[in-house]
Amino acid sequence: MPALNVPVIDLQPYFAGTPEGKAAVARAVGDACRDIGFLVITSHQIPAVLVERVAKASQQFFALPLAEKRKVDRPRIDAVRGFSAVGEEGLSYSLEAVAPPDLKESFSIGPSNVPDDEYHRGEAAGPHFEPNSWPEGIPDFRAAYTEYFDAMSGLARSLMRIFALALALPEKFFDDKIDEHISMLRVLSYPPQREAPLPGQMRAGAHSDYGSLTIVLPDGPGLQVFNKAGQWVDVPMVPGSFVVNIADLMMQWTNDTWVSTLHRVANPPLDDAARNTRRQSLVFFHQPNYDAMVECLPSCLAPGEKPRYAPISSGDHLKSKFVKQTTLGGTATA
Ligand SMILES: O=C(O)CCC(=O)C(=O)O
Ligand SMILES: [Fe+2]
Repeated sequence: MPALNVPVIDLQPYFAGTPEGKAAVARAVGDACRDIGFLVITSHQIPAVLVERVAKASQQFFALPLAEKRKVDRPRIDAVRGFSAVGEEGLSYSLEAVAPPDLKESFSIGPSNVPDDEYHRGEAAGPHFEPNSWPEGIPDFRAAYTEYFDAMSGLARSLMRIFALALALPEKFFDDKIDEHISMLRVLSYPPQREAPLPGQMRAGAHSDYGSLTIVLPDGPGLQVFNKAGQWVDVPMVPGSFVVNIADLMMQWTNDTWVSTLHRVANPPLDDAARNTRRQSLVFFHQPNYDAMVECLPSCLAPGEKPRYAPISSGDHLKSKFVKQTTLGGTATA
């Protein structure tokens, strides 16, 4: 029987570095990825002050007048950079369902300090190293965002090492596939809901994420996960933790052994206090190097079984998600 709730896993024994500690964490994480695709992590080594700086700079940004935020508007559909306003995106578009747009706005960045060479700037790089745009007038914004992006890159690498152990691979198996990762940091602001949402409208509609893994820091409840029993369950709110989920590319890499699970952000309850509450979450979408090949991992294939998917590069996998969204008239997000 798979676990039906999102487990809380302490990473301390992994970072302590004993073989037994690492193996125990890898076992717990592997079980979570197989059963529900979500886990909450503690002892992750990300300083609380850094989190607070990003949260504060983001609050200042989202409090700006719309015209000011529009100055750093997202440039193109395939370049997830800058600001997207409420009503411009619907996550459930990616599931081919037509639903009203999500009740959220966002600001996104990709990698910074990108070298000016062929790998990063040539045609093959596509939009993956698109420059970031930065709002003016919020002193710590750029520094906080870039430092947080780097901190998340480090945590994602540790998580990928734990994944490797959980998948009976050498611990550093994924290292050279994520050393030029094309991840995205996206801060989401869900405004207070003073008016009732449209039928079917949510803070974020049901969707799965695209890449290898996502690291989420919500500042309040609402995130729900669709478990294997077909129930929506709340992700536990644990102070000082992060929520981690695996995403579509990892599911494909593991030949569907691990699950990229549907999730959504529910509307606040209808009482006045909750309706007046703004929600903010920091979301890091980890995506391997654009040329990393995603092909069935050896430990995910039982004897006599065939891989379910043809090999595909991380960049092409991501592109396929955007193409799907644009044909539906929605805009790509997660
Ligand atoms: O805001 C959250 O808690 C999660 C948002 C999310 O799932 C996403 O943007 O992909
Ligand atoms: Fe998501």
